Amino acid sequence: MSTLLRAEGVGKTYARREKEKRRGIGVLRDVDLGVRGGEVTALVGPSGAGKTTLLHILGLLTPPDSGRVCVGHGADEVDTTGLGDRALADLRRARLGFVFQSYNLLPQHSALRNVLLPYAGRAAEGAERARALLERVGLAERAGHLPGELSGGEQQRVALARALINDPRVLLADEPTGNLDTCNEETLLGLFRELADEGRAVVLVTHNPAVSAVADTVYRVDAGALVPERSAA
Ligand SMILES: Nc1ncnc2c1ncn2[C@@H]1O[C@H](COP(=O)(O)OP(=O)(O)OP(=O)(O)O)[C@@H](O)[C@H]1O
Repeated sequence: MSTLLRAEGVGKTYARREKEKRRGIGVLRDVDLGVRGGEVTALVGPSGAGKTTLLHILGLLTPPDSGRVCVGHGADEVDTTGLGDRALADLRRARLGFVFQSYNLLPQHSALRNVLLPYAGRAAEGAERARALLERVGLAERAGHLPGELSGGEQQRVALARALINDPRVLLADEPTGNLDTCNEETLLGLFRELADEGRAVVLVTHNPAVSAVADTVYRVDAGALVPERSAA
């Protein structure tokens, strides 16, 4: 399967680490990573190792200080270096789905409206699609509920449905099972597998061994570097 998202030589240091930057210590150093369609890739590693930072860079939410991120494959590939906010937002919306660790749902909108927020197509089709996605994540009955009326795990699944509304080739999710019981976790892991089997690249940041166990490829983020732990055959 083709590589759908690539990081090349990516480095990142936050401003408060200015002194460390001068000494060449960053959150991420010279990270190369390619994620392929058809595969689930897990990023594991200790707390504070830089997993979320890497996911945000891959999701075009945070620019790297060095290196580059390329989205797409072959003639469709876009090098995102130097793109403005508008172009990045368009690329994100068209090609990437992102599930935030803290879900980022809008509290005043129903689950259905939250799922529809990034939808770029026709409204009528969108509502149908959003309902189908809520059903896919097991929340068909909750479409009209506000986030505040849903459990943490349910909100997380609404966020997943929202990430899928534009049918992205790449899905990035930060601790997607963080709030789920074992039964919901199994369902969600099955769903990630299905999404990968549909040809998508699925990238999960996780502390959960059950999640890394179902991944095709596992990388450990440690001391700013990416160490392959298990590769797809
Ligand atoms: N916006 C920011 N400003 C300054 N420092 C930051 C910022 N975001 C993250 N950091 C720091 O960068 C390091 C890596 O953070 P990151 O959230 O990427 O780690 P993580 O591996 O995802 O951790 P966890 O597993 O606990 O979520 C941490 O030391 C964190 O404090």
